[in-house]
Amino acid sequence: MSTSNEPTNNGPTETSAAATTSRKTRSVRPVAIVGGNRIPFARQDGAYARASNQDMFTATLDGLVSRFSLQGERLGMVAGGAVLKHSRDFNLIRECVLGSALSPYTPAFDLQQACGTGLQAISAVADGIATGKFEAGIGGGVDTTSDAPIGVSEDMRQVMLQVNRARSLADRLKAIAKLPTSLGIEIPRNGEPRTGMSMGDHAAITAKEFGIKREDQDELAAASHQKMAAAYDRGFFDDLITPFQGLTRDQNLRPGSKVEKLATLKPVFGVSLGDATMTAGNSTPLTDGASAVLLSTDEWAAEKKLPVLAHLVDVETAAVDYVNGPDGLLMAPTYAIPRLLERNGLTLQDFDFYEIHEAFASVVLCTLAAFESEDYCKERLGLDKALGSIDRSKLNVNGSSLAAGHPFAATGGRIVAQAAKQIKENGGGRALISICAAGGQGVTAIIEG
Ligand SMILES: CC(=O)CC(=O)SCCNC(=O)CCNC(=O)[C@H](O)C(C)(C)COP(=O)(O)OP(=O)(O)OC[C@H]1O[C@@H](n2cnc3c(N)ncnc32)[C@H](O)[C@@H]1OP(=O)(O)O
Repeated sequence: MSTSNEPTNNGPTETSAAATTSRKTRSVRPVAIVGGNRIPFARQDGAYARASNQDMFTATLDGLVSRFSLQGERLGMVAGGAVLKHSRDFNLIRECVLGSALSPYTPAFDLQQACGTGLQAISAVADGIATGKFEAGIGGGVDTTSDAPIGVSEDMRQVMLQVNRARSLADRLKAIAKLPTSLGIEIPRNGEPRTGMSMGDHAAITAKEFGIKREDQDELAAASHQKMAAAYDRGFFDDLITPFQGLTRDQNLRPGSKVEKLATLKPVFGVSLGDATMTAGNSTPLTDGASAVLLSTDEWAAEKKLPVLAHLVDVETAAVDYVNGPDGLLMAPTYAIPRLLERNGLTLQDFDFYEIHEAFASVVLCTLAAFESEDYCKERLGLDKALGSIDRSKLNVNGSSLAAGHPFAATGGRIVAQAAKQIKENGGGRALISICAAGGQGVTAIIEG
C-alpha cells in the first residue's frame, strides 16, 4: 500500500532545519513527548498466555499509530527490546515495525538493559531527535514471562548443532548417537548470573541494611493499587492504553487492596535472613505486556497537529558494584540521580512528581532512605550532605508497578507516558523518574512540561 509519506525510493525524504545545518553547528533540540500507549498488563499465564512479544509490541505500536494517525508514516527510528527474547526473534522491534501500520522504511533496533530497557530505548530515540538526526521516533519495550524462551543443556545443544550441520546421512546418524538421554531443559530464572540469587533475595538484603519495615512496604503496595484503580476510574488511562485480547485493565490490579490482607501474606524473599518482610503482595508479579512512547521535535508535532504532553529533559544511567562492593543490586538509581540533579542545577526537592519503579516496595523505600541518609550520601555517593526527603504525596501518584505489574522492558514506557500525562493534567511541572535494573544498573530521567 502506498501512502503520501512513503518515499519513492530508499533515499531520505525527511526535510528539517538539521538537514541543512552542518554537524559542527548542530545544537541540541528539545525532545517532545507526544504520547504513550500500552496494552493492559497481564499476569503470567493469564490473558496473554498465548501471545508472543511480537504480537504484543506490534499491537502497542498500532495503538499509537491509530491514536496519532501515523498510518504509513516513516519515522526516524523505533528502538526497544525485551529482556526475555527467543533467538528466532532476531531484531524483534524491526519485525514489529514490519507487522505494524508504520511505513516499512522506518528503521528499528533492539537493545537490552534489563528493566531499564524501555527508558534506555526512549533515551536512544531522544538522542537522535535532540542531535538533529531525525524528527520523530518511538521508544519502548515488551516482555512475556508466559512465552519465555527455553534452552537445552550445553551437551544437548552441541549435538543438535552437529546433527544440523551433518552433510551425509551417516554423519547425521553418528551425531544423533551422541544425543544425551536427558533433554537438560533450561528455563530462564529470575536470578542474577553472577550471584545466582534472585532479585528479590538481593532486594531483601538491602531492605535489611536500611531497616525497612514490613508495614511500610505493605502500605506502599496497597496505596499503589488504590491510586491506580482511582486513576482508571477517572479516565486517566483512556488515552494511554489500547485494549488487547479482551483485557481493558491491568490483570494484576486489585482495587480493594488492603494493608490488613497484605499483612497476612507469608514472606517469599530473604527468608534465610530471618525477619523476612517481602511477600507476593509487596513484590511485583511476573507479568506480560508492552509499551511505547512517541517522541518528536516540537515542530514535527505542531506540523502534524499533535499534542505535546511534556519534554524529556535528560537521562542518566549508573551502575554499582553489587558483586564485590558494598552496593545493593537495585540501588544504582541512587548514584544516577545526584549526577542528573547536578547537571541540571536541581535539588531532589525541585520536582512536582516522583516516579520510582516499584520493582519491590522495599526498593522504593530503600531509595528514599538512601537519599535521607547523610552517611550513604557522603560515603557512597561522594556528596557533602544528604539529598534529603521528598514530599511523599508526590510519589507514584497514579500507581506504579506493584499495581500494574512489571513486564520488565515495558515498564519504562509505562512510566514515561504516565508521568508526561500527569504533567499535562497538572498544567505543567517536573517529574523525576527512577528505574532500577538487574545487573546492578539504574536508568533515571527528568521530564518537564
Ligand atoms: C528485572 C530488573 O531488571 C529489575 C527489577 O525490576 S527487579 C523486580 C523483578 N521482579 C521480581 O523479581 C518479582 C518476581 N515475582 C515473583 O517471582 C512472583 O510473583 C512472587 C514470588 C513474588 C509471587 O509468586 P506467587 O506466590 O505465585 O504469587 P501469587 O500466587 O500471585 O500470590 C500469592 C498469594 O498472595 C496473594 N496476593 C498477592 N498480591 C496481593 C495483594 N495485593 N493483595 C492481597 N493478596 C495478594 C495472592 O492472592 C495469593 O494468595 P493465595 O495463595 O491465597 O492464592
